[in-house]
Amino acid sequence: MSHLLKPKPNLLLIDDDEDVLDACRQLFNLSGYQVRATNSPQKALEALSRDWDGVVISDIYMPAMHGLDLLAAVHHIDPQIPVIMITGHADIPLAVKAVKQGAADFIEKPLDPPTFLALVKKAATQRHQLIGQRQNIQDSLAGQLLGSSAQINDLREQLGQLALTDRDVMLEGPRGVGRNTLAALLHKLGPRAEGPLQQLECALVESPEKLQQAVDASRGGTLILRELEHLPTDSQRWLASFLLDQERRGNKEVRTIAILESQPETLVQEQTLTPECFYYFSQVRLRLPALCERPSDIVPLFMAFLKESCRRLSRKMPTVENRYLDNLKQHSWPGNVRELRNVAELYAVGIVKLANVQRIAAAPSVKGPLDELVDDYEKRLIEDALFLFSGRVSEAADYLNVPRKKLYLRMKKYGLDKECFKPVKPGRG
Ligand SMILES: Nc1ncnc2c1ncn2[C@@H]1O[C@H](COP(=O)(O)OP(=O)(O)OP(=O)(O)O)[C@@H](O)[C@H]1O
Repeated sequence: MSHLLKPKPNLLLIDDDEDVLDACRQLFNLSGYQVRATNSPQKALEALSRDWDGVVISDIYMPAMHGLDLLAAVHHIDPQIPVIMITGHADIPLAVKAVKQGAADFIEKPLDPPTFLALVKKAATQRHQLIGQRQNIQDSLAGQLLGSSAQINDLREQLGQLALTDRDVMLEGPRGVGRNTLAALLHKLGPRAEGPLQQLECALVESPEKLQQAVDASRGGTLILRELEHLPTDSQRWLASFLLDQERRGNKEVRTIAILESQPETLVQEQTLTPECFYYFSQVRLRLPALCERPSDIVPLFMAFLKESCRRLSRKMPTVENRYLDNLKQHSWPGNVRELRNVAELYAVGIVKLANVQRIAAAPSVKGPLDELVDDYEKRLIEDALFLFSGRVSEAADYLNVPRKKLYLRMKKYGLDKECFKPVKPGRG
């Protein structure tokens, strides 16, 4: 039954010779293809798109457009659309050139139907698989990298292309913005998904030997280098030379994704990132913008996290007033998406953060002496900050704009232990 529903593979035939077009049209129609034949390369190009699931077959010599130019134009739309060139015997060197420039194959006139059919079938199958893979990747990205801002849409597009490759990537963005999430997605959706995924906290690496151990443990998979700028200089040099060597040998054992907190150019100027690592990783760069740079993501992300928390905690989805959503949009989100996720999680259990005006207004009456109320309020603010930054005292101190030492003293006063705020993260190495 299912074969009846299967769409016919598409073929786009381009030739200025009507007899060749007719013969090919007949051959492929009979073999179950959906054929579109034209003598106009321009019209043919208009029919193509990145999602087009089919094979282009083109004459190499046409008065309206040279076959090599057509090939370049098709690959401008999508470098992975298969193009098969039809060529005369005298044009073989040209056809070989076309293959070097990315044509899927070529076939010589007079056309031998079985050979021709086999060539086209192979290219059509590969294209169909690729389109399916791309669709799966886009579906996974849409479900796991949430957000509908132009920046996140662009990022999903770039990730969709990168996930199919094995390229090393430099990922830049502030903490809590989703850098690890994105790096892990690149691994999970890519060709190394079956291999190991290792994360290395670069600040904890004291020697190249320790780095080497992490590289060894990642062979066949991916190594995420968290905050590469904290890797000591000798280890950065070792890394750059290992990666270059791997590239030269053309035998990639480890894919690396380097995460940086600030702009790489600035880090080079500050001499925390070596030029060797900078140039190597500059080949593929991605930037995850801070949440405040993409305010249109705040509400959809909050609602998605709230829904997820309610489902996980088996709670009824609470109503959220527009006034509260406006508050969220006005907040600067120094802890980025992690902070937003924590706020949504608290909301799911009835604790409403970032609504101070309403919270004070809703307080029934002032109960204790002022000092106790102030202490109580201070304790709550410190708890919030520790919660937002998952128990990281230095970041909580920055957020509250107090010296770290002062925060420690206050935590002691209120009996707060940073360990209680650290989430259990599965899979972190
Ligand atoms: N676009 C997104 N869609 C869904 N969840 C997201 C998104 N961005 C971030 N998150 C969630 O936000 C939290 C923080 O993300 P993540 O750990 O990837 O941040 P990070 O930039 O690596 O920060 P850090 O280095 O401090 O861990 C995670 O719970 C993650 O699932």
